[in-house]
Formats: sequence, structure tokens, C-alpha cells
Amino acid sequence: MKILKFGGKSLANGKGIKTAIQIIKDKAQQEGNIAVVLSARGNATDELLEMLEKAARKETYHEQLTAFKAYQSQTDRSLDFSEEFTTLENLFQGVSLLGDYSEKIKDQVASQGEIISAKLVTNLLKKEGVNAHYTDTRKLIKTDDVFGNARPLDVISRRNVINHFKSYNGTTVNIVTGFIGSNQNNETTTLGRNGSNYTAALLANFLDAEELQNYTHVDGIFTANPDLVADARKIAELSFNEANELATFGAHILHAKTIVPLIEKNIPLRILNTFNSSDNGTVITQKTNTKGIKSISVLDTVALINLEGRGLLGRVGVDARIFRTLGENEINVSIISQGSSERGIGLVIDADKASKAIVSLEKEFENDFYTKDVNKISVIDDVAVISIVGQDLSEFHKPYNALIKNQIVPILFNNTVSGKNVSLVVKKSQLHKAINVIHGQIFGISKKINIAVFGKGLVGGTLLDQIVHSKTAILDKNNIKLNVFAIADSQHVYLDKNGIADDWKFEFQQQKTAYTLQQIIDYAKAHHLENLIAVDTTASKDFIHDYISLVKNGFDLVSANKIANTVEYSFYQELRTQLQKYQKNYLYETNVGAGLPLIDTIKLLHKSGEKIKKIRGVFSGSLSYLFNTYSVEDIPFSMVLKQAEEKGFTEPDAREDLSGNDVARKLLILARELDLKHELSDITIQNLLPAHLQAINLQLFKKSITDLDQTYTLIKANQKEHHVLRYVGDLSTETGILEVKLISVPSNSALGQIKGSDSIFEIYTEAYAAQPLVIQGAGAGAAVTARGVFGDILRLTEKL
Ligand SMILES: NC(=O)C1=CN([C@@H]2O[C@H](COP(=O)(O)OP(=O)(O)OC[C@H]3O[C@@H](n4cnc5c(N)ncnc54)[C@H](OP(=O)(O)O)[C@@H]3O)[C@@H](O)[C@H]2O)C=CC1
Ligand SMILES: N[C@@H](CC=O)C(=O)O
Repeated sequence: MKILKFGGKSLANGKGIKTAIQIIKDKAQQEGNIAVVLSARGNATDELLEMLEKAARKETYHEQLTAFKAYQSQTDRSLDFSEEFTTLENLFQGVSLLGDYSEKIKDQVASQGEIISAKLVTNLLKKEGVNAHYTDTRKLIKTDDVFGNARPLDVISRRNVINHFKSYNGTTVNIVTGFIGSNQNNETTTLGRNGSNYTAALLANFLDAEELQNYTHVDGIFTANPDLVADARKIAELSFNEANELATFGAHILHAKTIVPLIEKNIPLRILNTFNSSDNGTVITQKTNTKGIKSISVLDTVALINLEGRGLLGRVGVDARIFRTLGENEINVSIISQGSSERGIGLVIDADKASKAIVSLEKEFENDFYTKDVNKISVIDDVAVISIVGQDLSEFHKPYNALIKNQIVPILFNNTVSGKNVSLVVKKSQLHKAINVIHGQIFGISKKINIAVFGKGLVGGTLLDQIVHSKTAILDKNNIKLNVFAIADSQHVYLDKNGIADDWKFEFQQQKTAYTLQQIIDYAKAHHLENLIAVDTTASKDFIHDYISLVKNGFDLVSANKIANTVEYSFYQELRTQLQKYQKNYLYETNVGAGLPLIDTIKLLHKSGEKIKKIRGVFSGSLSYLFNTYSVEDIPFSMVLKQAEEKGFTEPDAREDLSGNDVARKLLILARELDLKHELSDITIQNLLPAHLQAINLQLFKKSITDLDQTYTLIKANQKEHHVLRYVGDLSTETGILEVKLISVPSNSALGQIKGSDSIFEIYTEAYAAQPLVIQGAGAGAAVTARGVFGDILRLTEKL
């Protein structure tokens, strides 16, 4: 025999009830011996209890009752529910007069949902030619007198069920009310939370069923709640032990008490979806072959009680008093945590019992407060428990580190001694993010990196295109999901938590809104976005002042913008202090040499103790292009400058390059990497701009660039033969010289031979004394720079 159980949503009017009837009919035909246990239909139980509450508050419930009756009668108008409806009317009326109700009355009200449900399904099946028989479990399942959460009396209930099924055997399909029973006085009782599943499990046990098939509205048990974790996967097989852990920690389909009768007789439980016949669901058996972590579950209706006291150390019986007090008040403790110092104990209980727990514990420890042995009993109620069932402690560092990196510090941490289960208590506001971070880590499902790009100009725009085009390959190859959720320019932002696509430029125009940084931070918080990276592809002097806010709010930083590293040293230092405090990273490889691996190389040499004596070379890609081209071609300097701008080599304002400032910044960045605490003002800079072009606005400068031609024609004319112009940077740690200047070098020298927009860096160290370490290549351009920024993002993803 197989037991089928249908939940409320599977029995709702329309598609639900039709599909359920078809499934029962097919199973009866194909498999013969089945029994069907039913919950109340749709939201019947909730509605009935809501009306009961209204009646008790002397509010009107009549309209809701009329709607309830209409809904329940809608599918089969030939059925007469007047007995059930009259019972409800009488009960509500009585409660309304009294202004109160007992658990006994509540059970009578709630039971009508299952009765109506089973009567309806029996009738519908009969109409379909199935030999269905309505079975009222109040006649079979006998219980104790605990209304609302009655415990079945095993011997008598077992005998009743077996005898009933003996009389209605073979071709009869018993349609059984779930959830309800009766006590020895034949008064209606209910079996508490998950009662219908419990009824089904009891029947399976009493009747030695082959399998219990639980029809729900989901495909089975998932690695996490799919409503919270988009990447959650269905689990095909689970063991009873694992199911039991899940049941305890919030998997709503399961409940510990419903599993026990199945374990006793080794009866498989299959969770199926009424609405998806092609899915095999999840099967729970004594043993599974699959190893490892099974699922993450959540309890979010909990509170954390914390009892603290210096006088608790070594005192015998304190814990016993706590548990006795809670036990006497029917308060169940799901998690306990006590430090070896015994100065405090944390307990997780149901949220609705928190006030009762505090009051009873305060009473119990009244004298201890007086003697100051206990100084605080507090409750934190905005918490949730995340349980990782199947998690071995030896591998727990990965999800734990990922939580910390995402600024989620668990309030309490607990593991089981036998079996594999780790539970964490986190703030409820961090639950969504926490569960996604943990899920991504332990299931090796793609790690989602949420990126905000500030600046969508030449470099930022190219970067965004590169990300959009490479993200599928990166997902396939590295299991990393790059999700750009924000693109901002100086005025507007375009936000999409699901990430941008190819048409981001169009979407930016369509959806852009004015913004403040706080809005972007709030957006990331509101959507529980984890692994946050802020990318600065602006040239802004202002935006750098937002870096620390970003760091404090959980963002790692990547920047092409050189400003943060070249303003006053105190800011440079403060930023690093905050980065360390919040355990965040800041990568800026493109600050010097665009996509060339220069900063990393310098850092590595310096960290390894190698003394760097000198760095010199052509630091600027745009000035390199300018002088390479101007030295060999017979065109005005202003025309070459225009070309450099068009090719994306220059700074947004080319005077940053021509003034020598950009090269000086690069020199300063390298100096600071070597722990030299210089300021920009310490650098001797040769400015290539005539004075009158320095102070005017950008527009006017662009109109006046031909003013540069006369000066450079003269410089070129005065060159020695076979010489070329090069704008170089020179940093000597030995002499303390930091200077950037225009020089004339032989065209066959190393500096003289560079081409196009190449930069060249000669690094002289103790080991590289005679022959410097040389790094050379394109030192400017949107594509190489964006690729360098992309490289920094990917490097960061490994740290997240
Ligand atoms: N070109 C190259 O070879 C290299 C460039 N870099 C650096 O890359 C950076 C970007 O250069 P590039 O792309 O040419 O510059 P662009 O001028 O083309 O783009 C700058 C972008 O930043 C935006 N922006 C300005 N201020 C803010 C702000 N406060 N908040 C958000 N966005 C802002 C601008 O928006 P709006 O349009 O509204 O003003 C624009 O979208 C510069 O710092 C440069 O030094 C580094 C290495 C090499
Ligand atoms: N304008 C800069 C771009 C890179 O930083 C340069 O030319 O080097």
C-alpha cells in the first residue's frame, strides 16, 4: 500500500483540486492499494482561525464566513456542507458572546477544514468512478487531552486504523482527514503543527506502507529556500537523519515528529509537486549514497536569550535551573551556547515565547541579581538561525570567512557533536545576504560578485563592454558570476540588481536617475547584495572622498583613478587604516603603466626585501605617443595631441599629461609603494604648457591648442641629429631625487627606441644593478586600461 498526502495548495479550487483528483484516480488505477490523507483546502485553516480571533474580539467575521462557504462549495455544488457550516456558525457565535475561546473550541473550528476537504475529494472521486470512502480520523486516531497539540495513543489508534482498513480494503480508496483526532471522550483534538503530515506518517506506520508520497506545491527539498536563494538546487535523496536535522531547523515540509513513524518502519518518504508531474521529487530513506552537505535551512521566528553573570563561573546547577524554568513554561530551546568561562549562556527559543522566558528567568534568578551573580538577562529578537545540515567543521572556514568578508559576523555559533550540522545565529536584516553567501561557498555554485562602476567614460565604458562580453566565459571557466548592479556618472545612476546586459548604454539612458552615494549603498543593502566591489573609472578629485564610506559599507575597491593615491599622505594613510579595519582590499594596478603589471611587481620586490634603488623611464603613454610621433612625422604638435586624445591616451583633460602632473602622480604612487612618505609637491616637474594655457578652462584650452605648435617647432629644430624627445620620470631612493622632465635622447638608446604609446620602466635594484628589470608595453589606451581594471576585479574575486 502507498499513502498519498495532499497539502492545502494542492487542493485549492481550480488547477489544484483538478490535478489532485487526476493524480489520485491514476494512482488508484495503476497502483491499486492506496490511501489518501488530506489537509484543509487552500488557506482554510488560517481563515478559520482568523474568524475565530475576530469572533473573540467581538469583531464581525460574517462576510469572511460567507466568502469561506462560497469558496468551499464552489467546486462541487451537489455536496451539502450545512452540517460543517452550521457547526462553524454556532461556534463563532458562542465565542463572540463570550469574547474568548478555549483550545478545545479552536480544535473544533480548525477540524472543519479537513472534514470539508475530505468530503469534497471523496465526492469528486466518486463522480470519476473511483470507489472512494470518506474516512474521519476522529474515529480512528485517539489522542490525549492536549487540545491544539494532541499526542496520539499508539495502541488504540493503531488497532482502529488496522481494523478500519481491513473492512475497507482492496479496491476502496480511503480519503482520510489529516490533522484531526479525538480524545477518549470523543472530543475533537488536533495534532499540532504539520498535523496532516503526521497523520499520513502514522497511517503509513500502522499499515506498513511501502511509501508515503507527500504532494506539495514545490519540487522537493532544496539546498536552500529558493525564495531566498536563486541558485538553490533540488536534492534528489536524503537520509532520515538529515531530514530530521532539516525538520528541526526550519524545512517547512518536514517536521521531526512526522519522520519518526517512518524511520521506525523504514518507510521512504517522497516529496512530490502536484503541479509538476515530470519531477521525481526528493526521496527520504534510511540511507543515501550521496555524501556531503545537503541543505541550508532557516528559522526566522526565533529569539536569542542571553543570561550573563560574573558569579556563574563554577556554580553548579545554574543550567539546570534555566532549563527547568523554561521547561515548566513549555518553552523549547533549540540552540544553546555557553563559553568555557561560564560567564554567560545563549539560548535560542521561539520568538513568541521570548517575553514569557524573560519574565520566568528573571523570577528564577531574582536573588542572583541581588547578589550580583547574574547581571543581565536580555533578549535579541530580530535574529534568525541558519543551519547547514551536513556541514563538517573541518571545512567550515570557507563559508565563515566569506561571511566575515561580507561584514556578517554571526552572533552565535553552534555545532552538533555527532552528525554534521553547524548553526549560526545572525541578525535578521543580514539573513538573506548571509544565506546566499554561505550557499555560494559550500555548494561551489557560482560566486556572485556585485559590482558598482563609477564613471562610464572611455575607460569605464570599455570596461563595462568587456564585462558584458566576457561574463559567460568567466562563469563557465571560473564559476564567478559578475553582476554589475550599478553604473554611475557624475550626475546619474542606473541600478539593476539582476545585472546589466549588452544594451547597458540604452538602459542607462532609459532608466537613469539622479543619485547620491548613500542611495547606491542602500540599494545594495536592500537587495542583500554580497561580495561588493566599487570600481572608480572617473578622474574625479571629489569621488575619492567616498572611498571610505564605500569601505565601511562592505565594498572592496578597484580604481583606475590616480587621485586617491596622490593627494596628501594623511588621506593615503587613513584610507589604508580603514581598509585594514574593515578587512577590505584596494587594487589600482592601472594607476601606473595602464595594463602593465608594474605595481604588483614593485610591491612584490619591496615586500621580499629587495632594495629598489631607482626607477626611471617613460611613464606616460600619451606623452610617449606625442613625442614618438612628433619626432618622426612632419605635422604640427597640436595635431598629434588631437590624435592622442582621439585614441584615448590622454587624461580627460590633456593638460594633466602636458603639465607633467600625470607623470608626477605615477612617480609618487611608486614612491609610496616603497614606503616613502612623499607629497606631490616634493616632485620637480617640468611643465610643458605655456603659462597662458594653464589657467584657462578646458573648452578654451581645446580651442587654443595650436598655441603649442610654435614652442614645439622650436624644440624640435634645436634637437641634435639622431635624437628624439622623451618625457621621463626619475625616482632615486638613494639620492632622494623625484623628477619628471623632457629630455632629448639618442634614437638608438633604449628610451629612444620605444614605439607608439609604449611606456617603459627600468627598475634598478640590488639584484638588478647593472641590467635593470624592464617592463615595457602600451602604457595608455582605453582597451588596455579597462583590461587592467578587469584584471584587478578578477584578482579581487579570488579574495572574496
Ligand atoms: N586613458 C588611459 O589610458 C588611462 C586612464 N586612466 C584613468 O582612468 C580614469 C578614467 O579616464 P577616462 O575614461 O578617460 O575619463 P572620461 O572623462 O572618459 O570618463 C570619466 C567618467 O567619470 C564620470 N565621473 C566624473 N565624476 C564622477 C563622480 N563624482 N561620480 C561618478 N562618476 C563621475 C564621468 O561622468 P560625466 O560624463 O557625467 O562627467 C565619466 O563618465 C582617469 O582617472 C584616468 O586617469 C588610468 C590609466 C590609463
Ligand atoms: N594619460 C595617461 C593614461 C594612463 O594613465 C598616460 O598617458 O599615461
